[in-house]
Amino acid sequence: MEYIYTSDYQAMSQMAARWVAREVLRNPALVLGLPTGETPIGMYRYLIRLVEEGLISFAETCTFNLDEYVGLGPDHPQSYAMYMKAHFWIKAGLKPENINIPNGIAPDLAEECRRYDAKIEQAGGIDLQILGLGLNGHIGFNEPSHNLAIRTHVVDLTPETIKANARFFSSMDLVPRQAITMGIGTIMQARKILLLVSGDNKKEILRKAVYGEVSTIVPASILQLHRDVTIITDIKI
Ligand SMILES: N[C@@H]1[C@@H](O)[C@H](O)[C@@H](COP(=O)(O)O)O[C@@H]1O
Repeated sequence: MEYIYTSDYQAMSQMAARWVAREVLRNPALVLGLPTGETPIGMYRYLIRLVEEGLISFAETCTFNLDEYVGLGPDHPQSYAMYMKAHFWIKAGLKPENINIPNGIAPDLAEECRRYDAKIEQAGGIDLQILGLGLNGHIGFNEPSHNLAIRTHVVDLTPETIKANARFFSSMDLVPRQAITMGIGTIMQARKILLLVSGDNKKEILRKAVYGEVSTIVPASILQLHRDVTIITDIKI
């Protein structure tokens, strides 16, 4: 694991954007795995700036989002599809046919998971997967558990994650209890992984993920087994 420490959130975001830009310059047809959450917003903003300055282009890039809430359609304000439209997809200049995210309102969710995996496979797998870190150590929505699913699946969110997600909803009752997420296998098969972590409230969980035992109880600890992980963070551990 390569650990890049930056002084604060802005520096982390800028460093992450440059790091991703370098990968896109090397391979404009990159298959890019994308996260949501608060952490990557700054990186998305810097990446869009690089696009606007004509320094990089996502015109040939294909993207796969990590996850989506079950029950929220792409036009729901709190859906991850809406988040991506607001923060990245449109201004980054991605072609609509190159954008992928699980459909949280698919009539047959198991079939939707299979379709998503097949699409990732068809694209040749993920070249670069960008990840955030949940407060309980989840990546994507792979929650702490005794067993981790390998492929895209429907997951019951833990009370801790539901509580953490509540900040984006007007009432606790509206917070989705389930999500569709890429599995740990798909994430681990990405050729490169970039993990972004910000804020001292994640210090303990980051320490466990990086130095702790590899355990399904801290899903991010599995990343210790991947051969090409870079962590960009403003947390000194
Ligand atoms: N499913 C997402 C994760 O992909 C994200 O990494 C995590 C951390 O979010 P934040 O960056 O807001 O702390 O939140 C959600 O649960």
